[in-house]
Amino acid sequence: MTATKGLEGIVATTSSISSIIDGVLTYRGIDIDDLAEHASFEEVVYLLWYGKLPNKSELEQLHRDLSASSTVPDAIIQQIKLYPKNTNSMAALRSAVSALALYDEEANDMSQEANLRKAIRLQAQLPAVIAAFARIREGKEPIAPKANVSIAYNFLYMLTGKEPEAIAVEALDKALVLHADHELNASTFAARVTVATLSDIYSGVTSAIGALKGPLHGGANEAVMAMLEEIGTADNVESYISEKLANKEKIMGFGHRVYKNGDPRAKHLQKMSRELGKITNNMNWYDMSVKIEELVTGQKGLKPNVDFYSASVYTSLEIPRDLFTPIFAISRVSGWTAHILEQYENNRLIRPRAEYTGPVNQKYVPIESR
Ligand SMILES: CC(=O)SCCNC(=O)CCNC(=O)[C@H](O)C(C)(C)COP(=O)(O)OP(=O)(O)OC[C@H]1O[C@@H](n2cnc3c(N)ncnc32)[C@H](O)[C@@H]1OP(=O)(O)O
Ligand SMILES: O=C([O-])CC(=O)C(=O)O
Repeated sequence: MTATKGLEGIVATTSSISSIIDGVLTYRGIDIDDLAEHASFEEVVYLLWYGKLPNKSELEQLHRDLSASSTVPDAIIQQIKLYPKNTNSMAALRSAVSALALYDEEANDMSQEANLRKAIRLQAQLPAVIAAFARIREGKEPIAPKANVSIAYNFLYMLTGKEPEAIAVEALDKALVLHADHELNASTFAARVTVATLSDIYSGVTSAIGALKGPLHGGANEAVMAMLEEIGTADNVESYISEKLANKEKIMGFGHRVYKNGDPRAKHLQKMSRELGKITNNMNWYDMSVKIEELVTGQKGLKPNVDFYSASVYTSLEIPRDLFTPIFAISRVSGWTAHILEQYENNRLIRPRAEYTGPVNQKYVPIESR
């Protein structure tokens, strides 16, 4: 038995949800470029869950179902009020999502219908939980979700209490489309491992949030913004990046386990970053990002991943840095739940082996003799 470090190249399951073939990402066979250009996030959610694009009435029904499910139980709001104000936002999300199960009467109902209803509730409530957390820590009251608006609109509305600008809603909606699913990434794998024990959907999503939090995965978008802030202006980019690379330090937002010739989602976020920079009259983050890309790609051959330009996009939308990874979760919960449903449909316990590298032929030594 020989281990493959990080399971690189190991095909661990079959899935019909999303594919990465020759560097092209598809959701249910539709190219991400096509979806980024034309689809709303809700259409993508439907596509991931049901395997086809919704017709008009199916989409309207999904909007109604999401609206009807988006109010977070008051017990959760009361719990969030008890969280330390400076707690990590992903830790808060992970805790609140775990607690949501306590107030869902169907939490342990394993029927497919109940699981779909729970997927809708999770998709509808994650944005409300994050917005509530962001407001409560500032001493403000949470804002109830609006009916008949998109998830992107509602999130910005619940966060700020103001009607969001159309351009901000459009940008966030596109970012949600781009982050919705990604084959067997670490958080989706974590979700699938958890539910393959026949544990419940909340346990699967809680595991996934824990995995997404790390800076080698979803947490990279926040780390990218921390780096941009540390660098400050485009003039400082060259010395900063050269020093990091010389010290063999990682540049956040670059590299990918699967894509070696570039992440197809990055160009859409780059375009958005440029457009939002122009609209907000602040090209600093975009200009710095482009310069970083030139250097990192030039010197290391590494290309930006989905997390790199999303940092400047969210900053242009005036979203606090530590909500970037929770926003990733707002989107990816659609993919996690699609994968959980797929896992249940054709389940087998996920239990690989480990190559043992410890000592052999050891004997128990009584405690007095140690
Ligand atoms: C949504 C997402 O999860 S996208 C990924 C988000 N994560 C990041 O942006 C964090 C920065 N990137 C990385 O850490 C990595 O590229 C990962 C985790 C994404 C992929 O990791 P792996 O497939 O394990 O690649 P690995 O870390 O082995 O890198 C291979 C080589 O490229 C280097 N490398 C990889 N990424 C980077 C980077 N961002 N900056 C500098 N060097 C890098 C490694 O140091 C390694 O060099 P070596 O062969 O000289 O030791
Ligand atoms: O697939 C991965 O390893 C990470 C990634 O890009 C994602 O989850 O979107």
